[in-house]
Order: sequence, then structure tokens, then C-alpha cells
Amino acid sequence: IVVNNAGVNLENESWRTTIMVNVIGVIEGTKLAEKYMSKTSGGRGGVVVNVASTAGLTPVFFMPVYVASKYSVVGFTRSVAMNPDVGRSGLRFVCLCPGFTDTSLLSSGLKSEGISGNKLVEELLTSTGINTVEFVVEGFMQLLLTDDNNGGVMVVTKQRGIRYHGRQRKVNKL
Ligand SMILES: NC(=O)C1=CN([C@@H]2O[C@H](COP(=O)(O)OP(=O)(O)OC[C@H]3O[C@@H](n4cnc5c(N)ncnc54)[C@H](O)[C@@H]3O)[C@@H](O)[C@H]2O)C=CC1
Ligand SMILES: CCCCCC(=O)/C=C/C=C\C/C=C\C/C=C\CCCC(=O)O
Repeated sequence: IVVNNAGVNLENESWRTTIMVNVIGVIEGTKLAEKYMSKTSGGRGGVVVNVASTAGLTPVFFMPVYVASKYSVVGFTRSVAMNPDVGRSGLRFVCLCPGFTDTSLLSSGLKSEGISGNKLVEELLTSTGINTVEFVVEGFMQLLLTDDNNGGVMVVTKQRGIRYHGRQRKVNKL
């Protein structure tokens, strides 16, 4: 199992770090997993979980760089999962998209200048709710323990629960 989870949310002058960590980090991690875990190169197969966000499925006005990074993670993961060779590799590639979740990334992000106290941000938080970490772990475990979900994008929000995004397309079953 490889989980590409590390992420940052920097929209200011350090925005390039957001792309480096959230996009390049996930691509590097996925490529390493392919190299060492694929049955076609002596590995035993397995699962790669790339952590995106609901911000990878919908625009959010106050964090465009973060949104770009998470759309990248979703598009990248789904594309890798569609590779016709994936069946022989014994690997599956899935994406976890939590909504706002009670971690230091959220609390530090909300303290940022221009976001703190913004009425539209407050409304978004109220309408979507804030996940507990434990609830996101529930979604993560479902994603991990379901064999037949290569290319799956799991959304976890307090408001709407745990579910797959869009119509679950079964590509290249193991
Ligand atoms: N908290 C939230 O509202 C949401 C978070 N996410 C995503 O969940 C993932 C985990 O984030 P959280 O636990 O919320 O934040 P967090 O800030 O608590 O954890 C992020 C972790 O990434 C690590 N990290 C950052 N840059 C790194 C680097 N260059 N190399 C290695 N590790 C690095 C940090 O050390 C930290 O342990 C991230 O990808 C984030 O974008 C997705 C949706 C909602
Ligand atoms: C400082 C903020 C840090 C935010 C971290 C993060 O990733 C949070 C994202 C949260 C929400 C994005 C906004 C709206 C999402 C709403 C709906 C998406 C629904 C997608 C679906 O139903 O398939």
C-alpha cells in the first residue's frame, strides 16, 4: 500500500511549493509505487491511494492554486488507472477526496490573511460541515478494502457522507 498524503495549502508567494508537494510529490510517489510494486517488474501488486480533496472536484474562490493542485491529483490518478497495462501490474490506483477536515492544515489555512472572518468562507464551511479525522479514515478504509475500484474517486463530506464521485467506472479490473 502506498498513500500519497502529504499536502500543503500555500496561496501566497510560496504557491509554487503547493504545486511541488501536492502535484509533483504525488506523481513521484505513484511512479515509485509502479516501479517497486508492479507485478511486471517483480513486485507483488497492491494499491496506491492519492489524497486529493473535494477542492479537486469543484472550484473554490479563495484557494485557486490548491484547487489546481487537487484537480491535478484527480486527473492524474484516474488517467494512470486507465492504462491498459494496469491489469497485468496487479496495482490499482484510487483517489480520496475529503471535504474540510479538522486538521492543522485547515486551522492554519483559515487563519490566513483575507480568509479569516470572510463571510463567503464561513458560509461554505457551514454548508459543507467539517469532517472529523475518524470519519475520513472510514472512507479511506472503504477505498482500501474494496478490490474492484481501480480509478475510483471517493468523496467524504460531513454533509453528504461517504460515496464515490460520479458514476463508478470499472476500468481494468485486477
Ligand atoms: N484538512 C482538510 O480540510 C483537508 C485536507 N486534505 C488533504 O489531506 C492531506 C493531509 O492533510 P492534513 O492532514 O489535513 O494536513 P496536515 O497539515 O495535518 O498534514 C499534512 C502533512 O503533510 C506533511 N508534508 C507537507 N509537506 C511535506 C513534504 N514536502 N514532504 C513530506 N511531508 C510533507 C506534513 O509534515 C504533514 O504531516 C493533504 O494532501 C491535504 O491537502 C484534503 C481535503 C481536506
Ligand atoms: C484553508 C482551507 C484548506 C482546505 C482543505 C481542503 O481540501 C478543503 C476542501 C473543502 C471543500 C471544497 C469546497 C467545496 C466542496 C463542495 C462540494 C464538492 C462535492 C463533490 C461531489 O459531491 O462529488
